[in-house]
Amino acid sequence: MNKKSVRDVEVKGKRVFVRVDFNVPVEDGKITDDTRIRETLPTIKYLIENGAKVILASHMGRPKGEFVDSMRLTSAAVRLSELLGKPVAKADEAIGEAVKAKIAELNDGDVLVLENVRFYKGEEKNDPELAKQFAELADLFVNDAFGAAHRAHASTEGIAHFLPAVSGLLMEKELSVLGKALSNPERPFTAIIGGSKVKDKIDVIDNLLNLADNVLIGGGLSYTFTKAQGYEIGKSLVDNDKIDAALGFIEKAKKLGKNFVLPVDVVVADKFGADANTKIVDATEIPADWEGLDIGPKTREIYADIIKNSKLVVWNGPMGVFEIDIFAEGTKAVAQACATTEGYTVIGGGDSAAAAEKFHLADQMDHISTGGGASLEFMEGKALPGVEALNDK
Ligand SMILES: Nc1ncnc2c1ncn2[C@@H]1O[C@H](COP(=O)(O)OP(=O)(O)O)[C@@H](O)[C@H]1O
Ligand SMILES: O=C(OP(=O)(O)O)[C@H](O)COP(=O)(O)O
Repeated sequence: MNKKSVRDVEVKGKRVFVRVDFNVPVEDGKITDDTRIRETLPTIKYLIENGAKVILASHMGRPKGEFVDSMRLTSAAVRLSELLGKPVAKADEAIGEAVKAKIAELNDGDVLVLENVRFYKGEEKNDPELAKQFAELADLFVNDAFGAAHRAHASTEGIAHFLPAVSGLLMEKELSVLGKALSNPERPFTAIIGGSKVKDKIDVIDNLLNLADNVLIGGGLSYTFTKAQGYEIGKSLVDNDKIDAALGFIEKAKKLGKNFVLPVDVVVADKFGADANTKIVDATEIPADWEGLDIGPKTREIYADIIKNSKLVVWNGPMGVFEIDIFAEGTKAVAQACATTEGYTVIGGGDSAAAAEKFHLADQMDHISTGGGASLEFMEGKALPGVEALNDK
């Protein structure tokens, strides 16, 4: 990476504003998955050990510029303190005199968590006034929030214009793994795209067709392609605005000589739910009143074979509604193939990571990205504003 990292600058005795992504799932005040907090520990520990005063800033949820109690970062600060095995101070705001006073009390190696930066209207607008107020708190800006790097907000982008700005170790690792995978991929390189966000994922398919040898399509995404080819898809998920784009990708793959693979069979259900009646049909023979909710057994076998023979696998989006057991087999088969292939496996997207966890296969993947939207935009070839704003080496 051509951007400076926290290792390239002096941090001793400095007040360091570290943007992290502590946007973790919370239910009844309890964090249900602390992966994003654990993944920032290398940066935080590095700063503590090197005598910095560590000021952590993050968003949580989408509070739209209001103070919302359920979106405070208190539980994240408590969890961080447990993980670090040392006290972590917590401010109830993210700017202003009370926060400055708390920072003035910090000794070298101390840690303070600021309040949710999205409680301020200027955050998502990237208001320079708010960015300046964040910058006044510190001597150095470290961006370790890969999960929010695709957002040009005051605490991810704006602040970098007012302070020396470098990447954290998680940011560096994410960019290096994804960058290496995509810029000089080991081949055969297989990309698997599934899930339900057809609009969000169409552009990534376009770029992956340029990069990968095999592109496998699954999940809710696949029916737009099936419909584009003129087949009945019943009540399956479809994005009618993307039919032309879908046809275009099938053509593009042919022109480039890429192996673009759509499901050959699907699990269809007479309704959406755990108590639905299901059957397996050819992908071109979905009955009018039924909906496709998983890839079928023939498709699972084809996909698993391709994955097992790949040197690099990038997977984003489940193959079916894996949250419901009767529609989980396709996602499980892909997760198992990713876990056992000798190739290097990279997983992006919250739901694919959750699926890998559900099947107890997460530790067998080589890299699980902390960014869903961010890893997609990176794979689309887009610049990430939170990275662009950092100082060059
Ligand atoms: N055939 C399908 N029909 C409807 N929803 C689906 C289908 N296959 C997968 N899904 C849903 O897609 C969701 C995940 O999609 P998405 O957000 O695009 O993935 P990710 O978070 O991994 O990027 C899951 O909740 C899953 O239930
Ligand atoms: O959870 C996040 O996005 P992701 O679900 O796409 O990984 C990030 O914290 C960014 O949050 P946002 O999509 O509200 O800007």
